[in-house]
Order: sequence, then C-alpha cells, then structure tokens
Amino acid sequence: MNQTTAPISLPANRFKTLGNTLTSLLKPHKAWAGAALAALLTGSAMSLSMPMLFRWLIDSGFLQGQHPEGLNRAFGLILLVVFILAVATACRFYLVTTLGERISADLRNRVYGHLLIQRPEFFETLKVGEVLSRLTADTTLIQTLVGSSLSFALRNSLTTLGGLVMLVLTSPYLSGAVLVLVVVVMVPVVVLARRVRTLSRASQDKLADSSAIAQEVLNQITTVQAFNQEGTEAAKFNASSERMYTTSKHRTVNRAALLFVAIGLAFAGLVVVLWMGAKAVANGQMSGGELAQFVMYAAFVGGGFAALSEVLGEFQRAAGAAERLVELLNLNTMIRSRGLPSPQQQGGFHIEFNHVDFAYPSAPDKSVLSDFNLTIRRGETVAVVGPSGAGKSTLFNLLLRWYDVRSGQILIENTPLEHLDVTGWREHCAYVSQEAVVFSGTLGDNVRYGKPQASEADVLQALTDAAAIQFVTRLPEGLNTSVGEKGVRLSGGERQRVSIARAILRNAGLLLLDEATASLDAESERLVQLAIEQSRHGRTTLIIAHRLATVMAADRIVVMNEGQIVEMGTHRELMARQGLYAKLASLQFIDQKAEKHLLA
Ligand SMILES: Nc1ncnc2c1ncn2[C@@H]1O[C@H](COP(=O)(O)OP(=O)(O)OP(=O)(O)O)[C@@H](O)[C@H]1O
Repeated sequence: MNQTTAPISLPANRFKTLGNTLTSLLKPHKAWAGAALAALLTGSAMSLSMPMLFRWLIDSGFLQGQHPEGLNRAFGLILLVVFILAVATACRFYLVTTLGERISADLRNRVYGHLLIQRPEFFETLKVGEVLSRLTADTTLIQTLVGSSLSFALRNSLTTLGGLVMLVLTSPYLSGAVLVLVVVVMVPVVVLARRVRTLSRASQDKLADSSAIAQEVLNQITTVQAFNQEGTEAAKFNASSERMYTTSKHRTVNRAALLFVAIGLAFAGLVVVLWMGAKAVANGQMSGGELAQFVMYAAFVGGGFAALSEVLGEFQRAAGAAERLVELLNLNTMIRSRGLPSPQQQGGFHIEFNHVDFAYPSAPDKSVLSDFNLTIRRGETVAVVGPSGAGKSTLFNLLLRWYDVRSGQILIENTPLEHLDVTGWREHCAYVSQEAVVFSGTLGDNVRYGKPQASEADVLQALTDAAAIQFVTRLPEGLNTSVGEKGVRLSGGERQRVSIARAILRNAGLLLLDEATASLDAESERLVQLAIEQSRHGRTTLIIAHRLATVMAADRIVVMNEGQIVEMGTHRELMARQGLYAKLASLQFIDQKAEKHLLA
C-alpha cells in the first residue's frame, strides 16, 4: 500500500467526523479494504454455518450409528469448514492489521505535514507536547480502531445479525423471547456508553496535558536542575498523572458496568431461553438438533451483543481522537499569498517598510511597530540597534513572513511581500536566529540544512568563513561528527558558528543576522565579522547587534526604540548627535574598558 494525501473535511458531530475521517483514509486503499471485507464475510459465513452442521449431525441419526459413512462425511465437512474459517481468519487478521498500520501512518504524516506549514502563532497557543500526544496517541487510537476494533465490530455485527435471522427461521416462538432480551440489554448499554464517551475525551486531554508538562521540563532539564526544581517538577507531573488516573478510573468503572450489564443480562436471558427450549423439546414441538442449533445461534447473538458493547468504548475513544486530529487538520493559520515568484536579484534586494503597524496576534492590544518606515537599498548592510523589546527581531519575523503586518506594507523590489510565494521568497533568505539552532545529526548535515546538495568543499569554505574550521578539524570525525540532540555536544559559541556557516552556505540575497555573534569570543567575532563583511557584497544584509564592533562595520545604523526608528546614520553621525545611540555606545565602551581593565 502506498502513502496518500486525500483531503479531510470537518463535519458537525463527532461520529460523523470519525466516519468521514475513516472514509477519506480508506478511499485510497479500496482494494485492500475490499479483500479484508471478503475474508471477513467468508469467516462469518463459516461460523454461521457451524450450528446448521451440528443440527444436521444430531438430527440425521449419524450419531446413532445409522449411516457410518455419513458420519465420516459430516465430520469431513466440518473439518473443511474449520479449515476455511482458519484461512479466512488469518487473511482477515493480516489484511485488517496492515490496513490499520497504513492508515495511521498516512494520518500521522498528513497531520505532521499540515503542522509544519502552520505559523509560529499556532505553537504559541498549543503546547508542542500536546501536539505530539495528538500525533502519537490519537493516531494510535485510530489505528486500533481500523486494525482491530472495526473488523471485530463488523464480524460480531454479522454473526449477530445472521444469528438473529437464523433464530427466527429455527423457532419464531423462542426468537420473540430473544428479541425482548435484546431490548432489555441495549437500553442500559446505550446510557452507559454515552457516559464512557464523555470520559474518554477527558482522559485523552489529561494524557496530553501530562506529556506537554514532561516535554517542556525535559527540554529545559539543565535549568530545572540548576534551580533544584526536580522535586517540584516531579510533583507537578505526579499531580497531572493523578488527574489522568482519576479520570481513567472513572471511565473504567463505567466501562466495567457496561460489561456487567451486557454480559450479565445476555447470559441470564440465554438461560431463560434454554429453559423454554428444553420444555419445547420435552413437549415434542422441537427436535433436539433444532434446539442445539437455536442455542448456538442464541450464543452467537448474546456473545455478539456483549462484544459489540465492549467495542463501543473503543469507538467512543476513536471518535474523540478523530475529532482532535481533524481539529489539527483544519487548522488554518497557514500563510496566504498570491504566489508571485520572487524577484530575481543578483545584488540583493531593495526593501521598503511603508507605514507598517504591527501587534502580535497573541497580544493584539500591544502595538509592537507603529507607523514604521524604513528603506534598505539593494546590497546595503544595515545594523539595527536599540534596547531590548524595541521590536528589532519583529522586523525579521515580518520579513520571513511568520507574521503579517496589520496595516502598511513591506515591499520587496516594489512588490508587496504578501503577494510573493512564501517558499520562493524564503529561498532568497538566510537567517541566523538569536538562539543558535542545531539539529541532532552530523555537523555536515547541520551546515547543509538550507542547501542539501552543497559539496563538501563548499561546506568547508562556509565553516572557514564562519571561523568554525579550527574546531571542526579538531573533532575526531570532522564533518561526520554527531552533534547530539539540539547540538548538546557543542559549546554555545560553536553552535552559533555552525548556524552562521549554514546561513553563509545558503548564499542568499537577503542575510538576516539576529545577534548572531553574541556568544562568540572577541577573536571569533572578529573573524566572523570579516566573513560577513566579505560576503555582504552582492546581497542585502540586516544585522541586529549589541556589540559595537559589529555595528560599526555596517553602511548604516538604525536605532529603534518602542517600535519606532529614533535615529539613523553612520556611527560617526550618530555619536555626534549624542542621542540614544551615543548612550548605548558609551555603555559598550565602558563595558569594554572594564573588560580590558580586568584582563590587564
Ligand atoms: N510571539 C510574541 N507574542 C507576543 N508578543 C511578542 C512576541 N514576540 C515578541 N513580543 C513582544 O514584542 C516586543 C518586541 O519584541 P522583539 O523580539 O522584536 O524585541 P527586540 O528588540 O528584538 O528585543 P531583544 O533585543 O531583547 O531581542 C516585545 O515587547 C515582546 O515582548
């Protein structure tokens, strides 16, 4: 079976959601599902034929030794039925289980693929741990449903239905009694099942909560340990686990009650029917074979109902899971654009911020940029400085289209950024974030992240430009060294140089550096500075920096405060103005002097 990506729509109620989700997932695997259904039907037909064979065996007189050959033939036939039943069951098991696995893999891929194109704001409101739980636990529930519960339910529905028909054909009188029994069993089952359904969703939510807690803490384990918060964090997790346990216990009590009612009432009823049947045989109204056949079918029907009531719980859980997954699949925080191709530029891009107003969607009342105007010429290097929270990184967030402006426009070569195809535009951007991001894998893979086809020579050149080649050559396996999860085996400065090398290798028209050299020592910073200066030809570069050395090398310095530009010019011009820049710069000089004094 192959992977698929058919669309899923959001229907009104939960079971409809489940039905639609399953239909959409099964559609591409029609042949497979058809084969599974055929195996299931064959198996059920074989099961249903058994009671008839036994009736024939009892009533034909074979057992009294009247036709010894007939007896052999009868048992031969029963053996054949058993063989077909076994083959059909094995085939059904294989087909149905693989179908479940295939579908859950498809679903997981579809949800993950959809998550990857959502904007960062979505991940601000939903914790990553919760998303992961939906991706694993909820898809597993759907897998269980398709890979076992659904076929179990179908099989039991068929034997129950077939059994009911055969009951009526065998003895209409006794069937009436069985029908009353079915009604008596079904009413409490439906009531309890509804309660189980509500509790199912609650327990899934609690599970997601606790994995979100663990996720966050494990990601920040060093901070947790440095502040001796292991106990507190364990207690928080315990409390969340306890809440989950209590909800699950509640649900299990209800499921147990469901089982008691279903099985208890079904078997009690069966005894009553048996008693009525025994009296009918004693009165000569029925043959012994007919009673045996009736009892076997009644057992099918009773067992079938009990099994169905049990599997109903699985359906409730899967329905909850489907609802949560469809919620994710219907997320609509994707970036919209007119899909225009990005302007091709060899010498960088001309960028204009025109009367831009912006607030983050999670804090719409707090204006971050207001009436912001800035023109960056093609090939220019602009340093953006300003106090923390001034809105510097926000400029990058907008340029990379993680967010859109509230009003005003950003123009790239006179085309509104919002009209450009997002992937195409990002192809022209190279970005180094404040926190150096390194993925698990090898060092080479990390540098190649934005340009997988780059040659080893290019990778080594990028590392040289990023002042990283010395530490890389010292590593035992060089580019093939594994850096550990999140690059834990590298120092902060090394991680930063790797992410700078990644950006340099990309050779993009717009280079965005967000405090990229903050964790470097003075010598490495000087080297990286040199590399940036060399590579700035032929591209537009925006640098957010606190260090004077980085800032002074720029063509122009933009000073921001509270979402607006307060000063602009070269280092010399700005120093002469004695404004905010001069103040920030003097603080830097004082720091540097103090540093020198300490080192002396
Ligand atoms: N995702 C977000 N949701 C809501 N508010 C945000 C978000 N990101 C940033 N902000 C707020 O927007 C303002 C500007 O943030 P920004 O990151 O652009 O500042 P900055 O100048 O880069 O600061 P720093 O030098 O500390 O990195 C800050 O007040 C910040 O609290």
